[in-house]
Formats: sequence, C-alpha cells, structure tokens
Amino acid sequence: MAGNGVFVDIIEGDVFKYYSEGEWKKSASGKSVAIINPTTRKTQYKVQACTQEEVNKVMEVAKAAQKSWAKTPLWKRAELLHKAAAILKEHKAPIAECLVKEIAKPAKDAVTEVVRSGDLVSYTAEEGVRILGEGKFLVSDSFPGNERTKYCLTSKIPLGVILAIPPFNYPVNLAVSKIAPALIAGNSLVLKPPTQGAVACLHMVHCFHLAGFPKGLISCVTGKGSEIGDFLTMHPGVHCISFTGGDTGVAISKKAGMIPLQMELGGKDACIVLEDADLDLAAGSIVKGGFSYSGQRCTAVKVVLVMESVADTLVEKVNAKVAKLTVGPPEDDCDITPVVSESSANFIEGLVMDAKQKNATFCQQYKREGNLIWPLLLDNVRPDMRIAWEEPFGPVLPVIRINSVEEGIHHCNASNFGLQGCVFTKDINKAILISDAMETGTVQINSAPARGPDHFPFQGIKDSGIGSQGITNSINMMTKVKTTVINLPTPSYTMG
Ligand SMILES: NC(=O)C1=CN([C@@H]2O[C@H](COP(=O)(O)OP(=O)(O)OC[C@H]3O[C@@H](n4cnc5c(N)ncnc54)[C@H](OP(=O)(O)O)[C@@H]3O)[C@@H](O)[C@H]2O)C=CC1
Ligand SMILES: O=C(O)[C@H](O)COP(=O)(O)O
Repeated sequence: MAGNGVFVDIIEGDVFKYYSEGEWKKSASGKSVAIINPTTRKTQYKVQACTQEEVNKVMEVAKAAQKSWAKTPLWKRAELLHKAAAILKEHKAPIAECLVKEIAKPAKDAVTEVVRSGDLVSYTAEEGVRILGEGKFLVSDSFPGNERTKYCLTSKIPLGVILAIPPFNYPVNLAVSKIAPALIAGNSLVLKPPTQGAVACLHMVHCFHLAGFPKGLISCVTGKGSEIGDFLTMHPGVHCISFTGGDTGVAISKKAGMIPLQMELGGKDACIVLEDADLDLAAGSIVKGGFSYSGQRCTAVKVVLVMESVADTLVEKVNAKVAKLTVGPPEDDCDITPVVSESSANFIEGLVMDAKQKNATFCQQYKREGNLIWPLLLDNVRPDMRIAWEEPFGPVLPVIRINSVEEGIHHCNASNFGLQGCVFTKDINKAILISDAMETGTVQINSAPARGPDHFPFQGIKDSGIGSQGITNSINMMTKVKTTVINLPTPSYTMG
C-alpha cells in the first residue's frame, strides 16, 4: 500500500511530504493539494502545497550539492544509479498502485511503467559512463594557416541545477527520463511532479533516497503547477528546464531565461494507410496506437488518413477490434479506463459534439459515465471539424478519407504539431518518400508511433517541442562543452 513499509517516512497523517535536503518534510504553508482518483472522483491522496521559500531553499541546496557531485567519479555516480534502479524495480507494486489510483493507468501497464523506468535508469548509467568517459582531441594544423602548436581537449561538463517537470500520463517514466541523465552527467535535480501522479513520483524519489544519493542532490517540491510553476521555471537558480506536457510548455519557453530547454509537448500523430497496406496489421496498430491507456499518450495515433479505396475495409477491421476492448476500472486491468479528470472528459466530449454537429459518422454510440468514455471511432471526418486538428487525449479517434498520398501528407504537415507519424504500405520506396515528406520528429513504417525503446532518439518539431530526447540525447543535452587548449612554444608533429 502507498506510504507503507519502506515508504512510511514519506507520509504524515494523510498528507504526503515533500523532499528537500535529503529529508521528508511538511510544508510551512500548512496547505495541501488533493489528488482526485479519476475512477471514484473522490480525493485519493494529498500532497504538500510548497511555498516559494521552500522552492528557494531546494534551489540553494541543489546548487551546493551539485558542486560536490560533479567531483564524484563517473563510475560512482553510475553505481548509485544502478542501485536506485534495483530499488525502484523491487518496489514496483506500491508505486504501480499509486499510478492506478492517481491516473487510472491499467494495473499491468502501471507495473510495466515502473519496470521500464528502472531499466531506463540502468541503461542511462551504462550509457553515461561510455559517452561522458570520452572527449575529443583536436590539433591546430588542420585549419589553414596554422602550425601544429595547439592541442585542444574537449569534454562534457554538467550544466548545474536541472528542473524536471513531467506530465501526468507517465509520471514515473518521464520523471526518471530526466533525473537519470541529469545525475549521471553531474547535475543536481529539482523535480516538480504533475499533481495527478505526484504520489507515485514521491515513492520513486524515495527509491533514490534509499540508494544513498547525497543530501540536496535530488529534491521534489509538490504543489499545483498553476501556483508554483512560474516561480520554479523563472527561478534564477535553474540552469536547464526539461519539461514534458501540453501547451504550458510553449508558455514556459517564452518565460524562461537564457537557459537550455528540453520541451516534449503535444502531438497529433497521423497514420497514413495506403492502398497496398496490410490492413490487418494497420487495423491492429491503429487500435493499439489509438486506444492504449485510453489515448492518453503523446504518441497515440490521433488521426487516421486512409485511401478511400481501402477505407471501408479498414474501418470495418478497426471496428471489429474496438468492439473487443474492455471498458472499466484500472484495477480490473481494462483496456479503456477513466480519463484523468472531469475537465479532460468535458474537453473530449466537446470535440465529439462538434464532430456530431458537423455530421461525422459515429461507428459506435457515444457513451460516457463520469470520467469513463467508451472508445469511439469517427469516420468521414472533414478538416472543418475540431477533432481533425486538436489532440483529444482520450479514446476518440478520427478517420479522414483521402484520395491521394499528397492529400495525406498535406493534412499531416498542416498541423501545428510535428511529433510522430506512421505509414502503412508494402512498398518501402513509397514509405521512405512519405517519411521524408512528413514534418514530424519520427515516422514509423508499418507500426504505430511510440517513444520506446527509451534509448531511441525522440523529438517533436513545430509546437511538439524543442530538442531531442532519448537516453543518449538527454545526457548530451544536460551537459555543455568545455575545452582546454594547450599552446606549445614550437610546432610539434607526431612521427610515423
Ligand atoms: N511530447 C511528449 O513527449 C509528451 C507530451 N505530452 C503531452 O502532455 C499533455 C498531457 O499532460 P498534462 O500533464 O496534462 O500536461 P500539462 O502541460 O497540463 O502539465 C504538465 C506539467 O506541467 C505542470 N505545470 C502546469 N502549469 C505549469 C506552469 N505554469 N509552470 C510550470 N509547470 C506547470 C503540471 O503540473 P500540475 O499537474 O500540478 O498542473 C505538470 O507537471 C498532452 O498535451 C500530451 O501530448 C505527454 C507525454 C509526452
Ligand atoms: O509520452 C508518452 O506519451 C509516452 O512516453 C509514450 O511512450 P510509448 O510511446 O513508448 O508508450
């Protein structure tokens, strides 16, 4: 159970504590933030509403802790990360339980998220010792007009204090995908977890605490993003922001100072299905891609663009699979579970009603109970409908029928998002041409969009983000280049 066993220190009364200076603390605000269970719509947990003074304190200690952490040998940093990964995996059950209660993640997927997170931490430790253990050596005589009098040594050094802000949908995985690269690279880290998912994050942070990281190196401040978010992101003590979420990220990038930003934002991932596609494969991928975790994935298939000649067959196959999806509580491991909040369900319903008014074809009857929305495929969607462009982040998937590949590419590229896309065809040449033409960070050929495996590069263009993630890219992003130049009194050339 949450807050029990080795986790007993992280809670007092019914409010979970925040983590600062290597200790679990109550906020001086005396206030808490309620976390509403999406299934019961009742308060499940409470976390501290941290104050600005408490944020100032974690920034101060993070700065000091980073200085000595940067002097800790790389292999020792890796050793601690491996230890944290093992502890995290050992305690997957209580953490997964929080994910079920806070964000209605189906029970098995919740366990998978924790295990995947442990693996990510270990992989990052291994990758870090390799790529940070190497530098560059340049000599001056390769540039015109220079003798060989200068030797340039290049290495990667930490940025300082990293602020990590993950979203609700993968609170643990998208937190560790920021924490592990930051730490292996010699940075300290301040985590502001999403409110829904905060308690899972606090348990995860306690696993790092149990691993024995130095005091102040990792902190976790809780509170509503709308209340402490700006104070955190505009804090002068922050040297880099790694954020995953929605439009909030666009606002943050305008407010943040002159610091590196890693932004993973929304998406409207298009799935283009050509006439020669394996329609069974496409239908299976569309259902998995569109409806896993009730469509609440940045990488979910969010619009299907299918050639008119095969559209009827594809829609029929997709519908047959949608009919088999189970709908209900996350504890029962149902495929479709309640969406994260009432406001999210209302937003999704708004998109559905707009499509209804504009005569989209409803392949299933629209049904909603509380935050639970039954899976819905909308056929014959046209560009004047909101659902053609907006991200529902729910189990509703639009199908747009197209008459040419160009029409599909045009729709994909007209979106303000550019996260991922996918194309189904048996013609690899066509697939490559389409992939090159799609303005998205990644294109999957004959499979649905996906972030994982977590060491693959992952990036969005346009409003979908800044920079590239994935383990290696995140480590590099959380470092800066330092060079030392050795100036010789006379040219020196190496002999054969
Ligand atoms: N491209 C990618 O890799 C991914 C993108 N996403 C996108 O995330 C969205 C869903 O996640 P969701 O959690 O709703 O996204 P939000 O943008 O609403 O929230 C993300 C995080 O930002 C915090 N936050 C809110 N306001 C501020 C602020 N003013 N300053 C700083 N932080 C703030 C939130 O805290 P609080 O919860 O307390 O409000 C939360 O931790 C979707 O658009 C989805 O596509 C999701 C996963 C991956
Ligand atoms: O951000 C997300 O929505 C998830 O990281 C997606 O991860 P996945 O595509 O590997 O499920």
